Amino acid sequence: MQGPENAAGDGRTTDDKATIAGLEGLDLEAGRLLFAQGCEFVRGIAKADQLPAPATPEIAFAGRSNVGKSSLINALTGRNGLARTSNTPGRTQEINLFDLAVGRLCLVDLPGYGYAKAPKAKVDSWTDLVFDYLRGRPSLQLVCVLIDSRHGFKKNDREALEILGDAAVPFLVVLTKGDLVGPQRLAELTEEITTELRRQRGALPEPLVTSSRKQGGIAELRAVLAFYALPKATGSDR
Ligand SMILES: Nc1nc2c(ncn2[C@@H]2O[C@H](COP(=O)(O)OP(=O)(O)OP(=O)(O)O)[C@@H](O)[C@H]2O)c(=O)[nH]1
Ligand SMILES: [Mg+2]
Repeated sequence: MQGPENAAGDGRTTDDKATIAGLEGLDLEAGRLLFAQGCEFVRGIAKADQLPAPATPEIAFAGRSNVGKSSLINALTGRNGLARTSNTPGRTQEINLFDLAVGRLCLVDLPGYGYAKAPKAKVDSWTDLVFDYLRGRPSLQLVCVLIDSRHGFKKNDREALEILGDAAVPFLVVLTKGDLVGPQRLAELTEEITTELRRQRGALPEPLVTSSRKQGGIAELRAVLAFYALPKATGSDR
């Protein structure tokens, strides 16, 4: 059941489950304007040494295969099919770079780590590619670490978070597919993850609950990403 559209008029409905405690004061309008400037696929990278010289600030989307990374990029940009998605885990096999708002931000769709419907050697090589990227990319500003709301943290999520911690790369935990679970499960998972992360790393924002299918949390995530974008080259939109 969908509720009426919310007061912000951003297409979300009042029964969306987006919360982002610890990140109050988000500028939703800045996020909307940034993403209204369009997004284009730049290229796919199969090996870390093919990455372009670091220039534009990068925001990466990391997570297990099938967690919804590519779908989230499509929901953020409002372009179904910009990033290729599939029911079959292992769809994204390269590091795909997307130019947002003509050079203001680069969105990075990563292959999934962990389980995928592909030979183990292939999955291992994607995982190495992703972990090398997360460890050593100077232009990387923030990693959205996606966790499936149905499954919670798994071993390789913890491994990825450890790499980010060691490399001092900021991250935001994003729960995906919030439309597939009830509010109680979302509240429990949020509490569980927040407690685990804060025990290890001190003050951190709570996970952001999203649904690419129902647009939950998308306006909030756009606003978070706008914080990292380069200023607009000509004129002003803020
Ligand atoms: N119900 C629901 N399904 C979703 C949502 N986001 C993604 N999916 C579905 O989950 C499946 C995987 O989505 P992808 O975006 O391809 O996942 P991915 O993390 O990019 O997967 P890989 O590229 O294989 O690592 C697809 O069938 C999507 O339609 C969501 O918010 N709600
Ligand atoms: Mg993908």
